[in-house]
Amino acid sequence: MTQTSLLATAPAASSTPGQPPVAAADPIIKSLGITMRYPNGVLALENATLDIPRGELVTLLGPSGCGKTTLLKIIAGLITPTSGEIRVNDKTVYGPGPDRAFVFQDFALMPWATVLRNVAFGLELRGTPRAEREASARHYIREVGLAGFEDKYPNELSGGMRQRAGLARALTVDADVLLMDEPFSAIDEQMRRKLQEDLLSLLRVEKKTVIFVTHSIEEAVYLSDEIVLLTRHPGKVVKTIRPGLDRNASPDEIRRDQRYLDAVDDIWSQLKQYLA
Ligand SMILES: Nc1ncnc2c1ncn2[C@@H]1O[C@H](COP(=O)(O)OP(=O)(O)OP(=O)(O)O)[C@@H](O)[C@H]1O
Repeated sequence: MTQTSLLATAPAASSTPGQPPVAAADPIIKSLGITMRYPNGVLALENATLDIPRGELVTLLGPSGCGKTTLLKIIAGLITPTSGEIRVNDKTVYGPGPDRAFVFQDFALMPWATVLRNVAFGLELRGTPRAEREASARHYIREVGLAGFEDKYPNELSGGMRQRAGLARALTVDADVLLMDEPFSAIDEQMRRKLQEDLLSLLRVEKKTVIFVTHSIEEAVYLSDEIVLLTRHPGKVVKTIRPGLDRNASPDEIRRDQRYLDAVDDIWSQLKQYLA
């Protein structure tokens, strides 16, 4: 499978706090000075300011506890920050909205419902008539490679298949932005690579903006147009990196590309300074 042009290829570049940031041409999301202190006193995020370019895949990368999930949930509108503001399409976020769909790490499928019902569930909540929502669900079930499994229950699926069902459910509600919280972390390495390739292929068709959380430097570099590095105690954005990989290359060529290897090394040397 070749990787073609969903994700605009950009020259390798980066920005660091303290230097003038290069503004995204058309940010769909702006995080403006987000600080989050949980009621137990933990300062999970401090002054997180960043732009998410429209139609790109942006990864939040950093060590455990640096606030990646917290930032994703704040963007989703699932939790309210202590201070700061999220703007989506220039509108302030006050809660969840149809413009954003969350893909959970643990798939969050309803065990008592079939794949078809699970995938159609977001539309069911919106009151979409059954025939219409099932037609849409069947379309996305095919797109994610699960055709033939419509009538199965989650416990009849592998972890990779459950994650595909979770992705199909997020696509079915037709949100502009997919928020993916470590979606592949519970899946074995071979299947994980396949899901990564399939996600990029899917995004070439679907043209979504994706914010993707991972611990994996390799996964971040392989998937991303832009990588936002966070460090912890408190969680802070320290740098953004654009790997600038050739998206027309095959997955194997990408992983052997010097720019891929350099970006992995660069990120590792940045992050290891912050590890205890
Ligand atoms: N509901 C909560 N109440 C109190 N503290 C919390 C809560 N959720 C997260 N935290 C704390 O906030 C900090 C950031 O957590 P968060 O889950 O956002 O980090 P993360 O980078 O996503 O971590 P991981 O990679 O391990 O999932 C951590 O110190 C965590 O213990």
